[in-house]
Amino acid sequence: MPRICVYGAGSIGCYVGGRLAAAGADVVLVGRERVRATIGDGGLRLTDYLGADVRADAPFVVDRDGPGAVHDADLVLVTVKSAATEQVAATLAPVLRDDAVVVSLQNGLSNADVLGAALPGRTVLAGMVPFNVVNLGGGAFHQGSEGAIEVQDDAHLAPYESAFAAAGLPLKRRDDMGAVLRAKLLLNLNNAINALAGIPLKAELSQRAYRRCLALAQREAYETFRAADASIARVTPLPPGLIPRLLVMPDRVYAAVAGKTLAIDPVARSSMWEDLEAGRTTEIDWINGEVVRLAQSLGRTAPVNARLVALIRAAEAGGPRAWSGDDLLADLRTASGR
Ligand SMILES: NC(=O)C1=CN([C@@H]2O[C@H](COP(=O)(O)OP(=O)(O)OC[C@H]3O[C@@H](n4cnc5c(N)ncnc54)[C@H](OP(=O)(O)O)[C@@H]3O)[C@@H](O)[C@H]2O)C=CC1
Ligand SMILES: CC(C)(CO)C(=O)C(=O)O
Repeated sequence: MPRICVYGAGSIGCYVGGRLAAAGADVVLVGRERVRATIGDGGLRLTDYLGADVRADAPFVVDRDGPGAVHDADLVLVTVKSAATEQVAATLAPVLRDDAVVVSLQNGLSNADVLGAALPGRTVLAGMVPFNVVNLGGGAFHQGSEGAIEVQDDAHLAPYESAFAAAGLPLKRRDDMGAVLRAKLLLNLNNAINALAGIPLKAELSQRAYRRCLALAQREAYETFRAADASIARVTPLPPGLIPRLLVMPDRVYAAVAGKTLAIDPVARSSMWEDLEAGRTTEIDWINGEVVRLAQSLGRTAPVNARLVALIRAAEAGGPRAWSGDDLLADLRTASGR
């Protein structure tokens, strides 16, 4: 049976690794002592918005012993936040087998490239996790929204597909992962807004003022990608260019459409909210920051996303984290000059 190593076991890593282990896969989790301590002896409990409730008991290796766990891995799933990717790549390089397959299950546009550059000769694939996972504490991780994991199409995935399918996480192969990651980045522009709102995703997205903030950020990013001739895949029922039009609709129209197209439960929150809550630096540079840098490289500006970067930086330093929708919208409109 192939051995799967999850490197950076937090919300996504414990959930995906735990679901694989619960379905009988040979999984080892590598992560922080703090995470291992919260799991304790009780093992993992994985639940989802459809009512799944499974338990798993995968070995958890703390990071200082991580390289040893990688040595005999056939597949490594990288699930650290983007800031840690370079360091993880450097850790993997001397210990990873030549025939091992590495899949980045991270947000942002650059993580698989960073891993690939540090791991020459290895198969390194970009992945995209569309659903939300919240760490409920005590080893419990909850998938609060829908979607299938998408991965760069590659024959080396074949030996692992049955394990993911058995775990209830079938892989969707794509031959346009750059465009998929850009589409996911458009959705992740909400991470900053959700983190600044300080409320669950469902509650935030049910308020038009927050959705208008997201529409401003998405339109700006969409235009920036278009100006760069960078395609954007369709990863949601609605094409990416139409999402801002839905977002600005009155609450009851949005609720009626979103209710049919996006299953999301009341506890789901963005990973950026989790970072602020835990006092960690966020992935803002890898999400809204990507838009700002791309715009600059084209001689353009992206003032809404630049402002969201600044507000998250301020929140990381202890600044406001309970913005009302109206206040945030007014602030972003001022920044955009519109
Ligand atoms: N949570 C979600 O709902 C979703 C998240 N994603 C993406 O998935 C990725 C993972 O997110 P998420 O699971 O939320 O992140 P978490 O912060 O919950 O988990 C990552 C874990 O990796 C640990 N870590 C960092 N560096 C190392 C290292 N060198 N060795 C071992 N462990 C390390 C972190 O510790 P420490 O905190 O000390 O750095 C943390 O415990 C991100 O790119 C995120 O954007 C995508 C879709 C949804
Ligand atoms: C699932 C989604 C879009 C929102 O929670 C996410 O990717 C994140 O939280 O980072």
